[in-house]
Amino acid sequence: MSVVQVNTPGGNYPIHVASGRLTQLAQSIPADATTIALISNPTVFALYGETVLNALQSTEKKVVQVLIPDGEQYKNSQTLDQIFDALLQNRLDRKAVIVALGGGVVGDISGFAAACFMRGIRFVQVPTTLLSQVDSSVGGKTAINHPLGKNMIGAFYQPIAVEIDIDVLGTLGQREIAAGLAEVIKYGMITDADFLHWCVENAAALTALQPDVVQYAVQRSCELKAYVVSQDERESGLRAILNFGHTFGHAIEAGLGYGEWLHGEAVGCGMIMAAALSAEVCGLAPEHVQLVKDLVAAIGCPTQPPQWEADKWIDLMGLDKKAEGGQLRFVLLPELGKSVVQAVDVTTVKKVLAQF
Ligand SMILES: NC(=O)c1ccc[n+]([C@@H]2O[C@H](COP(=O)([O-])OP(=O)(O)OC[C@H]3O[C@@H](n4cnc5c(N)ncnc54)[C@H](O)[C@@H]3O)[C@@H](O)[C@H]2O)c1
Ligand SMILES: O=C(O)C(=O)C[C@@H](O)[C@H](O)[C@H](O)COP(=O)(O)O
Ligand SMILES: [Zn+2]
Repeated sequence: MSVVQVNTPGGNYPIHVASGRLTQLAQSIPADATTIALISNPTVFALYGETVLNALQSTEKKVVQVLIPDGEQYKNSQTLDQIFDALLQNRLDRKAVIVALGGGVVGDISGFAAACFMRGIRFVQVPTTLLSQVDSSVGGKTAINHPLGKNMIGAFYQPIAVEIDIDVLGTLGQREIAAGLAEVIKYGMITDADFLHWCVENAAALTALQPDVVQYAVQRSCELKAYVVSQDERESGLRAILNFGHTFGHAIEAGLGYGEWLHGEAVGCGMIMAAALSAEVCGLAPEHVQLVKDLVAAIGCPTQPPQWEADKWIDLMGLDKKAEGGQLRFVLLPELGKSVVQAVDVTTVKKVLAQF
């Protein structure tokens, strides 16, 4: 097992990464917990619910099951209300603990429910997609979507533990694997050129989920994300680099309708667009723009964005959380493994959009 530590003003907690970790979940339930609310969706619960319920039995605590509908289109206020209804109907109190079993959708909405319920109860992330293991379960960004923009309603709220069982990745579809790999290669592009080149060399093994390669990719991604969020929990500066590819990516998700493309697919394509913008604005070399495009293609994400008028892109991206005073701000790569966040004028953005 590997352990990565996250230390933030909002809480310190371990990320445990291991094969078979689901069976050890009881270790993360505090002794004073009154009840466990196990939040999942029908797809994940059918696969891993029994294992998790068995693992939690040794805590001798009451477990309340809350199943929410599967899909990005349900990461919204109606589903959040459904969770609150279940917590209240079952008389959960402030010492209850939420266990979020699922991908990023379950993790983000459960974390936000934990942040809001009685003004905050403890929660444990049990991520079951590659994307949620390498990214969404770590760092405490919790949220729901608004029809106008991604993750617009949310809170920074840290879990008390992240429990990663890499065995569960075996039941993922190829699209979900590709989506998770998009966030993996993102870390290499923004902070660690050596890791990026390792991803290039191991692209085939990553898409095939070769166990030792996946274990390393998950661990390294968690280390890199833990480092960034430990420096800047609430995105007052450095943390924004984790948003590379997301200004374009979130526009794709909201513009196509949530769930049409997976988040990681949109981010993969968005990173190609952000690399092209980096070439225009801060001199990323053309061969490195090509490397980004080739790697996104190699992991199986789309490389061609929706064919929209430039004004639609600008309108959608105007609701990005990094925008300030009406000015769009992007994460850009001056070189591979290094990133900056800067404002870019609309004319330059439109010039790059025209390349696609
Ligand atoms: N909080 C953050 O820092 C952060 C970071 C990145 C992404 N996100 C959010 O995460 C969400 C995307 O997460 P995702 O890609 O995990 O999507 P998801 O949660 O929708 O999961 C994708 C699909 O995989 C299924 N699934 C989950 N685990 C499975 C398993 N082990 N085997 C088979 N099927 C399984 C799910 O039921 C779903 O159908 C987006 O809402 C995105 O905004 C948040
Ligand atoms: O943790 C972060 O910070 C990130 O930006 C990670 C992203 O991969 C993730 O998609 C995040 O939810 C996006 O944040 P948002 O603030 O742009 O909604
Ligand atoms: Zn993301």
